[in-house]
Amino acid sequence: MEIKVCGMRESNNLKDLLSRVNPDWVGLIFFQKSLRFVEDSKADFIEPIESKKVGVFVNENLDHILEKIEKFRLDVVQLHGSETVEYLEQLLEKSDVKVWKVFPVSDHVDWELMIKYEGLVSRFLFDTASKKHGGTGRKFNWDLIKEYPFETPFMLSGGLDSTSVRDLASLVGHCPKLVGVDLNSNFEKSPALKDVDKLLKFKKELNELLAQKG
Ligand SMILES: O=C(O)c1ccccc1N[C@@H]1O[C@H](COP(=O)(O)O)[C@@H](O)[C@H]1O
Repeated sequence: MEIKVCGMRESNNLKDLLSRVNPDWVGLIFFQKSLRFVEDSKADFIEPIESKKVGVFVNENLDHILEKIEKFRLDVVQLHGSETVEYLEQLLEKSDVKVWKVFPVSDHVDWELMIKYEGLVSRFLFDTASKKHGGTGRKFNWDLIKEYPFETPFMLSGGLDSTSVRDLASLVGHCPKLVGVDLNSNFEKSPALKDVDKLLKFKKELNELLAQKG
């Protein structure tokens, strides 16, 4: 199971995370209203890192995204708003970046909407629906994604915390396309400052439980 740690911003915290947890993905948030917003001045110390970099955007101007892809050498763009298929097609015409499209979940999943994005994105990501768009620290009802019908691999996000390991290991059994988890606000000491001990513990417990399940 892959791990993405999202909302990183502080240099020493990032170094500590990389050396001890070595997540597959590090997320940088480029949504100005977020408490974890990353400014351009951070571009230098975020280079170079081994983990792949995911830039998180919400209904952002395409040129702005293209600029950030260059400046921060992003491997993936995570679209966390209501970006349309046409918008994605334009982005993919202008860049060979991989795209993850986020779908908010309240009391149901809009499979009809998602089907239009199949084949365009490299991953889907489910997050708890909210006016804030993300970073709520709240889970949605994971039973709703057990019937996931697509080929595209997906990530699980929204309020995961240190108590989520057992439920997560059980969900994996139902969801062969679930490839990773996205960890954010419930692993923080303060906004954008991650608790690396907590993240390390989560990773170890999850790996142990998954190994036991075979
Ligand atoms: O974290 C934010 O501030 C944020 C703001 C706007 C869009 C996305 C944001 N973060 C993403 O939210 C999810 C879930 O986070 P949490 O575990 O509920 O705190 C995650 O995918 C982040 O990438």
